[in-house]
Amino acid sequence: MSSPNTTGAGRYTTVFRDGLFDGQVIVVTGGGSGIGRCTAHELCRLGASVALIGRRVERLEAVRGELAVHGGEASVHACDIRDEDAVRASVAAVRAEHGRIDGLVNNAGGQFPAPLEKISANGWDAVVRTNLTGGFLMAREVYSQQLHATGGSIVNIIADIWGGMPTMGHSGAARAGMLNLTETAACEWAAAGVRVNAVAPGWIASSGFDTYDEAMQAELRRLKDKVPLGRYGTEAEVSAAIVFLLSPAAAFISGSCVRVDGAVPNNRHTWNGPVSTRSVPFDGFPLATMPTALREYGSDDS
Ligand SMILES: CCCCCCCCCCC/C=C/C(=O)SCCNC(=O)CCNC(=O)[C@H](O)C(C)(C)COP(=O)(O)OP(=O)(O)OC[C@H]1O[C@@H](n2cnc3c(N)ncnc32)[C@H](O)[C@@H]1OP(=O)(O)O
Ligand SMILES: NC(=O)C1=CN([C@@H]2O[C@H](COP(=O)(O)OP(=O)(O)OC[C@H]3O[C@@H](n4cnc5c(N)ncnc54)[C@H](OP(=O)(O)O)[C@@H]3O)[C@@H](O)[C@H]2O)C=CC1
Repeated sequence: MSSPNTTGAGRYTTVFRDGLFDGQVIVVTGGGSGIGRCTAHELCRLGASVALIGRRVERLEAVRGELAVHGGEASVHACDIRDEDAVRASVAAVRAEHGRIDGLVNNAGGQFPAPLEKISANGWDAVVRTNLTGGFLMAREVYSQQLHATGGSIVNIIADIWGGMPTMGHSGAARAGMLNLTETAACEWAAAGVRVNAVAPGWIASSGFDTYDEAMQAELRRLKDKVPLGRYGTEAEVSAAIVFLLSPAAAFISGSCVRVDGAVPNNRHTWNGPVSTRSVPFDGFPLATMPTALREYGSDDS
């Protein structure tokens, strides 16, 4: 890494050195917006070619156009990562077009806010398939079609799941699965020279926030005050962590997760929802079943 590199008017500003990814091909899912788009810009700035994957081709094409302004090379692949055949075909298309794949940024994802009791089975499936199954399919295909033979690096984008993900329980469960998958793949694929890591963004002011309604936006504004570092994160701050993990600087890092969250999980006071109003006191164990050592602290301390 070096000092910020800003050469070239309007080019992406990066702290990494020129040419770090020269000749490499990196697949970025969700590359048509937000964190994925930002990561694609930074990788191209550093010499990589990128393959952009997402459902809405017009957004992918727009990013391809932006990258081309500064000489960045990108291909576009319309694909729902929940569709196994489409994932298989898209990865094959990337190889056909670029001749190789060196890395995967498993970034596509999202969810809708809802309390657990309001989530239908279909809603649960839609989110779990988006944030767990889709990421697995992408990783499996990139590994099987390319990385098993050449080595490479995979970065899975998850979320701040520590202590649960209230109002987004389906996503929290899926992302926790993705973290565990990261740890398993780091072991199983190490012998092939493949590193697998995760990045867990906290509250990042990205285009993703625009997908939420005004009530949720208001909630997010309130939550900003709960961030020890005092602000939302930026797309570029997540991209920098992703690029670091893809780079040789992380050559001995695998099965890890980098949190990019301003220390929110260390605050432990983010739950502003209702708390119990039913004060049901604990009656204590019947003394007969309590271990001898604890009997003197029995339930009735009057
Ligand atoms: C309110 C207080 C909150 C406080 C806590 C705040 C914490 C903030 C943390 C923020 C961190 C995360 C940020 C981000 O991830 S940014 C990225 C955001 N981008 C997205 O989320 C966009 C991607 N989302 C989607 O593509 C879709 O929402 C999704 C994949 C989840 C579903 O898409 P799909 O097209 O497959 O879904 P269908 O329309 O076919 O529906 C399938 C079933 O899902 C139910 N569903 C879908 N949307 C909703 C909804 N908004 N509310 C309730 N249910 C929903 C739908 O009804 C279907 O089920 P049924 O058949 O049973 O009806
Ligand atoms: N912003 C934040 O605060 C946080 C974000 N994250 C996660 O980071 C990642 C990037 O989010 P962000 O950039 O903020 O949000 P965006 O909503 O801008 O990005 C999500 C991207 O994923 C793509 N995508 C969603 N579902 C699918 C699918 N089934 N198949 C293919 N592509 C899909 C979308 O494109 P399209 O709809 O065209 O398919 C879109 O480009 C997501 O996984 C998000 O959940 C995690 C924690 C916090």
